[in-house]
Amino acid sequence: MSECLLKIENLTRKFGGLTAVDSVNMYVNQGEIIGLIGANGAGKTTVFNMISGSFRPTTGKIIFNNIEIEHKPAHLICRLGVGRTYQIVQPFTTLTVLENTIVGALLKYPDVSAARKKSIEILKLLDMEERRDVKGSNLSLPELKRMEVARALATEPKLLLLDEVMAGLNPTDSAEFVNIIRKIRDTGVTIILIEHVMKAVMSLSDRIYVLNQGKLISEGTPEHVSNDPVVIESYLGSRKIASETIPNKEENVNAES
Ligand SMILES: Nc1ncnc2c1ncn2[C@@H]1O[C@H](COP(=O)(O)OP(=O)(O)OP(=O)(O)O)[C@@H](O)[C@H]1O
Repeated sequence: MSECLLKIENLTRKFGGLTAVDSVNMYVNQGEIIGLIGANGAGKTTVFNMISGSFRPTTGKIIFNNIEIEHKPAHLICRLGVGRTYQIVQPFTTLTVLENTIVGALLKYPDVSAARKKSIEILKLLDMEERRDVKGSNLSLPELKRMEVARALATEPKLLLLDEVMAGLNPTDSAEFVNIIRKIRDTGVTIILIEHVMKAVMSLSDRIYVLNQGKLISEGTPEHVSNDPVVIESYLGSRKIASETIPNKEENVNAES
């Protein structure tokens, strides 16, 4: 049986009178790809912010690799092995792709030449090596998204949190991203994916958690979740996915939700 890498217990985050995340329980096993879905404002990014240490939970526990991390600072959580991307990509526009990636790697490797070597390896994995000397300001959106993933991977995470990396991409670029995410998992990295591109989530995820107004309303395999009447009513119905077949894991995912 796979080892549990992340366990979230009764996680709650309030902002004033608003409970953005409400008593959420989740677990993620080593090597899994987990989907985290739900309508806008459901609390998904707030969960990521708590796992990565940007926000403290109001109550609840986050246990990563057998260590309680909910009160640890973000840089330490990163060193323990949690990497993340941000919904809004914020590259250093005057630095090249390689230099941007090295900035991520320096969090792990204090030595610049080791950070450079690691960064080149990662750019190869993400099919970005040919673009390594291009400045951030000259990248297309799909390239920016890949560079964002490269920066997160350069910290050598055991767990990678991907926040809407396919948002705004056309179907062909989304399909390529799906393949990249599989390649990353095949290197041994466990992944949690927030995504509104439903065909991609359904095809990639081993299991899915569904949030609605801060609460978990469903969890299980893509088949289970996409047939759950509660999920169809609160989220999937409006995204016209419930009646569609779930693509084969190896199939290209070429349709936006
Ligand atoms: N720093 C903050 N201060 C106050 N309210 C916040 C803060 N961050 C998030 N919220 C609120 O918490 C709720 C959950 O937001 P969150 O960004 O986690 O949702 P989400 O599921 O990621 O949405 P989306 O799909 O639109 O990114 C929203 O009502 C949001 O306005």
